[in-house]
Amino acid sequence: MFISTETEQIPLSSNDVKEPLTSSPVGSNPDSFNGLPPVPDLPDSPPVSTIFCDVNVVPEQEKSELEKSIKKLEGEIAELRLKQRSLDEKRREALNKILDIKGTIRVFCRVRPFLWTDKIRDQEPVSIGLDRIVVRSSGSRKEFGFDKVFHQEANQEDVFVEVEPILRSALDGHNVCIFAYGQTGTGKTFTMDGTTVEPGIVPQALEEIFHQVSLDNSSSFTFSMSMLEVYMGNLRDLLASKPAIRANETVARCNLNIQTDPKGLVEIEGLTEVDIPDFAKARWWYTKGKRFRHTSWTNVNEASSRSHCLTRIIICRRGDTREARPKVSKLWMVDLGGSERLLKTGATGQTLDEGRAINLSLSALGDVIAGLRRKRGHVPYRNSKLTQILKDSLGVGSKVLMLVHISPSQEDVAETICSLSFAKRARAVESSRELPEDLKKQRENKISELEENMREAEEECQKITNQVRKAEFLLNENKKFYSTAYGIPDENEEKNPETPKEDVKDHVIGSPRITQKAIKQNIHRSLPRFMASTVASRERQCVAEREIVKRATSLRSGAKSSVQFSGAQSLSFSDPRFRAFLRHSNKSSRFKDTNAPATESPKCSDIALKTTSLPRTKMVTSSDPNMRVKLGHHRRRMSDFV
Ligand SMILES: Nc1ncnc2c1ncn2[C@@H]1O[C@H](COP(=O)(O)OP(=O)(O)OP(=O)(O)O)[C@@H](O)[C@H]1O
Repeated sequence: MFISTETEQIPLSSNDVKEPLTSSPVGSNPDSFNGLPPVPDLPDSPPVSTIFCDVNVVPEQEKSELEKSIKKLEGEIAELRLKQRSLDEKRREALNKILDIKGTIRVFCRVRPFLWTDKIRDQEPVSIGLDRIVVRSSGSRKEFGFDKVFHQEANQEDVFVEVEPILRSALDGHNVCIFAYGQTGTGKTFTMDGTTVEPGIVPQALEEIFHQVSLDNSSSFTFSMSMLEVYMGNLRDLLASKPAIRANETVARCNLNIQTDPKGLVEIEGLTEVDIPDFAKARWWYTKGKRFRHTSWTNVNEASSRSHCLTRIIICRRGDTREARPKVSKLWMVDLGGSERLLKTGATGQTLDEGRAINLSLSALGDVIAGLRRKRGHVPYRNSKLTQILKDSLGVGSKVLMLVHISPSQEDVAETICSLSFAKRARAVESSRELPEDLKKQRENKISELEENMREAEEECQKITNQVRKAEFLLNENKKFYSTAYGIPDENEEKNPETPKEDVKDHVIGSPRITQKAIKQNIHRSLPRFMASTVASRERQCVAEREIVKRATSLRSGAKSSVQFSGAQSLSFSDPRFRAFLRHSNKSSRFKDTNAPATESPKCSDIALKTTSLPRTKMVTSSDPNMRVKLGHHRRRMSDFV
């Protein structure tokens, strides 16, 4: 088949015509997309346009068809995005309702396994149920209810799974506060921070938020991070470029001011806030901040935290370009200092003072929680720095998760009862917690229904996300095609020259060959006639290329380090054109050799031997180290023939 141009006829194969440039409608491709599961069509989703490169249409018609298709794709993307937003809204609403029904202050309990330091390990005073703990002590039996209890064998994953929904809530725009509370040495730091092998809630949460936002292309997020320590009633910035290390420095240099604006939003004056664009950066800052936390040895824990350590992530979500202001929420993750009986820890001097300060602020936290429980009247936030900082993340509209830690040991039973009583008070903030059985059943049914709604919305949203990605890819390709073919600059290309598309190209059915050819044709058509190549000029070009090949092949056999061409043409080792040629010709000779009859191989061996037997100085004339690597590589490949 032939396509007519003004000057000549260009042969096209039958494959070259009427082949779609783009894929079939988005969503109908059964292959996986970008490593994601297959994307079935939504029943009501509009098909995304396809563009055909029809050689019979005159260029003007082709251009207007292409323009129409681009417009159509843009419209379809806008429509898909609208759907995506409404589904995301549905999911958020469902999650929020679930958390409200479950209680805005949720309390979990984690029982630490026995450690080698525990003196008595056989008399377990603590019996563990799914959501209950029974403690027996001096003939009495006390029962405590929780939203969830983690037994001694529970691992960090088990805990994190239960924390995840509240993290989603933070991404949805709610202030969230996650506390680890408990006696010294019961595993608060282990739960919040963990180890390299078993990361705790904070590192896992940092990873999870970046994972979640990578799945959500309906909103854009930015995150910033701060870390501070409430030490002896003062605030210490853990991410400051030069954090104060000694206690006296702390008082002098690190007593940051807490400000509350008329709307009740809390800000800490002068606190370092770093941008965290990705998980790697977030983890780097977190590791940095942790290093400056105060710890010291006590009778109970050899690396006891002597302060409350607070990690704050500020989440800025911009869901829709129409939204004037982004939604800002705070995620606090707090490793509280250990509640302790000062006599038991053997603390003296400064360690004793630290213990007293911790106990005072924990008791202030208890009072705030009790104030919230009353629902009316005064809530004493001002009694400690800890509660002042957390004021806007503990009250109405925010979600709180408290993880109470206890020891399984008989010798800690008194502290265990204290910690569990504290948790019971916190849990009772939700007055409707202890419900009659039938109401409980109703509540559970409602939660299951909402969870189902949430899952459905999430699945639909994911499908649409995939469709949007595909449509955007197609749109991008069409725009590029348009700009190349008609010489109109592509806005996207200019704004973002490195638009990533590798990951999706396998899923586009259109043939790249037709694209290239069509582009060539269009470029050819768009050139003024006197600039178009003629049969004679193309032949001259072929002769020149053959000459380059001949000369370079003789060079490869070791004769010269640079090749002189006629006129001004000269290729040396440092010339990228020549390096590219070497790579190409090397590849093709290698390919030829493997398929050639056995008699031809000695010839290749000769070349290789000659080349490798040359002195090294002659082999690499370039001073560029990259060049050396490439030529070394080249040599190795040639020696493969030996
Ligand atoms: N669930 C657990 N699994 C394994 N080891 C644990 C667990 N919980 C705590 N530990 C170990 O117990 C010891 C004390 O834990 P950790 O330092 O986390 O206690 P803490 O409550 O933070 O103490 P403090 O209040 O004094 O800082 C550590 O050696 C820790 O590795």
